Amino acid sequence: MDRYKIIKEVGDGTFGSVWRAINRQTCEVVAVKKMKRKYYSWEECMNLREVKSLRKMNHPNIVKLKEVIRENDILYFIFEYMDCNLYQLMKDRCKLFAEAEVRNWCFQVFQALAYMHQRGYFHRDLKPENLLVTKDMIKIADFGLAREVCSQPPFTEYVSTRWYRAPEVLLQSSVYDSAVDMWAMGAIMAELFTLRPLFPGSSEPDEIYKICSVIGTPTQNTWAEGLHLANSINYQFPQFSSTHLSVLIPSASLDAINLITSLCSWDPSRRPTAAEALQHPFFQPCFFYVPPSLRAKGMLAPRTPPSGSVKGASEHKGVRRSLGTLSSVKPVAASHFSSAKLSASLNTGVQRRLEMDNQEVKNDKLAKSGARQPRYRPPARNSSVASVYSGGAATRGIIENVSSKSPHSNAPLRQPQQPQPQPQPGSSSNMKATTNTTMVRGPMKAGGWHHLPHEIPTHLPRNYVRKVAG
Ligand SMILES: Nc1ncnc2c1ncn2[C@@H]1O[C@H](COP(=O)(O)OP(=O)(O)OP(=O)(O)O)[C@@H](O)[C@H]1O
Repeated sequence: MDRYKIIKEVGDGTFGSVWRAINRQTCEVVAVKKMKRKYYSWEECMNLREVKSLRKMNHPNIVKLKEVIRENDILYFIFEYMDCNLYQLMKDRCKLFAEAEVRNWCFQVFQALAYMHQRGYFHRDLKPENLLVTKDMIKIADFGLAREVCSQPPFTEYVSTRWYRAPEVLLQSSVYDSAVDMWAMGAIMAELFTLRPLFPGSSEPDEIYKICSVIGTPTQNTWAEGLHLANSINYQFPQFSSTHLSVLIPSASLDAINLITSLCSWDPSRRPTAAEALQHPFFQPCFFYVPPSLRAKGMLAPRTPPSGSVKGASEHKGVRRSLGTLSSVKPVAASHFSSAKLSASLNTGVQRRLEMDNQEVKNDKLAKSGARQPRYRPPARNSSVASVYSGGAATRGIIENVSSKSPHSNAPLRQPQQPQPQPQPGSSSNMKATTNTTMVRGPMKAGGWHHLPHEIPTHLPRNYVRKVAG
């Protein structure tokens, strides 16, 4: 490690701390990820998912692993350096991002996902903290949980940060696939528009509760397999009708709303693949975009570039739209945009696993009656943003507990009781998501449903930390 001069810490994750450093020989700025646990052999290191998956990936929107160093049983990953992550960009913002900026980022991430899914990998822990940004470029990082699509289910270990966790994972399906990344992208895309998480559950049951309160309770029509999964663990969904996402994301265009709606489909098989998402009309301005590196000298800039630069982008001035007009627009099903335009080269070829494991899970019954619940409203990431939405109660921020539990809590999914949303403006600016690595997903323990209280405290510390795992 003598070749690297460590400058400063830029991140502290579950598995490692990340440092900005300079290669003394080449003067190149790099990110050094120092793993927290010790590694006593090279074989052990080479078996790490992060190494195995990243070594196979070479894409402009996937952060490059340059080198792996083991010294004194400590493992270091040397990555290309990126300026910041998406969460850092969002947390201190007062103004919303321009839609072109959101489009540009999402287009790049979907390209990386299409590449990766096509090669048989899915990430499983997409969240704003794992999307790294330098100027206009965005790259997927942290492949610690990446898994080969063809690896054999059941997948039993912990997967993904709660707020971005797909419902099939929450309901303990042991067979899931790249569609979990698409769900996460729907939640991230929505958050890029509003600067607040779409489904900020304070526990696993609360996560499902939040999802139901936004996209409505699943039915035989929308996700028969989900009802089956819920049944097999004695879970009863709270009863909600769906809200048109334009109500919750008033600054987004109808194309954006339509794409987010498809991505956040209960049924994994109804979510578009990454290749299909790239063909969505939301990305139409990107179809004509020629990356600067490919532009011939003297060539005119594309008429509709995907975005301005991160710093110089124009902002949305008027973020509210007429809800009357928007709510009358029906979302178009994913299949309506996906089929015709798919190019063979973009097709991921990822097989969706529709057959679900009917493993018997012996739980105590939990089912409380599914009476209509008060609709959940997502919290603001910071108070100044909440004020942007101050025109209507339906979009005003509500801060809710996200820190009362340890991120390493092993609390199982259980029936949520009615939450008591408490307006707490201005207390969410120090949030940081972490990933729980200790939780082992497996059959429910008897009694696990009833006995843990559903905690929604009415008073929150001002500087609470965004702990969303577990
Ligand atoms: N290549 C990089 N360049 C700059 N910063 C980085 C880089 N890689 C990671 N970081 C920063 O460090 C943080 C933690 O990194 P990473 O997610 O890889 O660690 P982890 O231990 O796997 O975290 P997690 O708890 O999310 O699993 C990131 O959110 C990011 O802010």
